[in-house]
Amino acid sequence: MSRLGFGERIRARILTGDQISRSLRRISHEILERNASSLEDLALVGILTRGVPLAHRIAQNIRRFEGLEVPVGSLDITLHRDDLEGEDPEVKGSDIPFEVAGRTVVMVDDVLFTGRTARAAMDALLERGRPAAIQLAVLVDRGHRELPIRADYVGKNIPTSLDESVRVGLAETDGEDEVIVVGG
Ligand SMILES: O=P(O)(O)OC[C@H]1O[C@H](OP(=O)(O)OP(=O)(O)O)[C@H](O)[C@@H]1O
Ligand SMILES: O=c1cc[nH]c(=O)[nH]1
Repeated sequence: MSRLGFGERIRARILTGDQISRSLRRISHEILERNASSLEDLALVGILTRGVPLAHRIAQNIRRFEGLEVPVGSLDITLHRDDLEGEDPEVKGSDIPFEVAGRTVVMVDDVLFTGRTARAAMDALLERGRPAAIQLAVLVDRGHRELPIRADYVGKNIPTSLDESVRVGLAETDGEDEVIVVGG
């Protein structure tokens, strides 16, 4: 994965492709266990960018484990960000091909950091209806929350310092599965 910025170096390799797959399988089982009494109401929503392929992989696992088709959508949170002042951001658009009202919607993202993206995602979702419940699944929780948000399903907790950044590479978006920590 060649996503290093100028002057950045890899400080740690956190997850290999196999470990990412294993984490996603465990999260998929946990989602099934936790929602066992209402599986027919379950839906997954990936937060752009890398939450979307992760949501599809979880749906694929659930299909394999339970023979259950869980609908998958994608959420563009750009217009709900709380730091947009003066910016003219690129909006890719959400695609939620199911009724949100009454569903248990599991939001999926690659990294949970300050929690501001998850907050914006809830905002974007609630605009579309009143879900029965919203849950959050992330591949990596790196800490440093700025809002009272926690994930229901976590692939790996990675203690980081604020001068570090967690980079998730996925085959679908980056050509390769890998999680690394980079820093100056
Ligand atoms: O908890 P937070 O502090 O909000 O950080 C987490 C978010 O940051 C990254 O997204 P980024 O804004 O880099 O967009 P991208 O996924 O499209 O690269 C990551 O994919 C999470 O969505
Ligand atoms: O380290 C970080 C922080 C936010 N989002 C990421 O993808 N990595």
